[in-house]
Amino acid sequence: MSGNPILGVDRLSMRFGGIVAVNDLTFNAERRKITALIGPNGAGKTTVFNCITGFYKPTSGAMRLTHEDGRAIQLERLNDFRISKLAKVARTFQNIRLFPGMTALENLMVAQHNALMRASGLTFLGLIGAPSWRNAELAAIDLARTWLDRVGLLDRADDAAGNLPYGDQRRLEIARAMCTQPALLCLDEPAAGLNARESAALSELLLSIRAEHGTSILLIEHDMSVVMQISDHVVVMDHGVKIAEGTPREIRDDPKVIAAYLGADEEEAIAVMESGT
Ligand SMILES: Nc1ncnc2c1ncn2[C@@H]1O[C@H](COP(=O)(O)OP(=O)(O)OP(=O)(O)O)[C@@H](O)[C@H]1O
Repeated sequence: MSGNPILGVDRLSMRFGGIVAVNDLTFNAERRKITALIGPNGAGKTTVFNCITGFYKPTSGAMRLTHEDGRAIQLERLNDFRISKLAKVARTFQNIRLFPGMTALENLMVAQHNALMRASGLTFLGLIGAPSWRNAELAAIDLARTWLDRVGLLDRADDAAGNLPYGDQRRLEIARAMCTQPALLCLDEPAAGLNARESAALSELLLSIRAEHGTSILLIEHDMSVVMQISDHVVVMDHGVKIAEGTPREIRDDPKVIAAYLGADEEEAIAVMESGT
């Protein structure tokens, strides 16, 4: 790792009554890299996302987002709205959360609500059709169309989001998040429900987002082909704790990781690895 983290998670814990969903978790996500957070069902991955994005207030611990100019923001002190606005953290959800009755283009315009509200002078400039407002609106439409094009949905711009095939809706969610021009893009199982061809296209899209926009990506994903192909760094959780981290290759060969996924003990896992199955 290069040592230029955009996100530093430090001793994060989250309890729900007697359940310790995340227990003393520490890791970094490097700038302009793809960091994957993996682990078996119930490991605590989505809870980590919910803490980073302000949906949950962590029981303890700190999460520092450092912008390119050195400005650091303690995420645990902010609510979700301010995390998205000030820290420029965007996310997608495990279950698609588009506005199904709005068109694909409208979904991407809604994502730019903050910028448009500012440009409208909190409505007044918009009402009188001031040039500054019209320019901002045109820029927002332009950005939305650029992202529709990037995810291959420009020809579906005027279709209701809810009528798009499942894989298209997943890509539209990513486009919507990118319209907020995030510094850190958090994706919760973006490949869920996709077929092999769609998963490969998703991998290409995420690699191009990293390369062309320099966006840092934090990814929860069960599809190991995607994780292995695109991740720069992988953090593995089990039962709320970090059990390993490293490159995809290091993780793939780590007996603790294999054991966690197989639900087997370490000896069994090594036997599985050595048998090459
Ligand atoms: N709001 C909540 N209230 C109570 N328990 C919760 C809550 N959210 C998560 N949990 C519990 O915390 C643990 C971790 O859940 P979490 O959803 O973070 O795991 P995960 O790794 O994302 O799982 P999956 O891969 O299945 O999505 C689970 O035992 C879950 O039941």
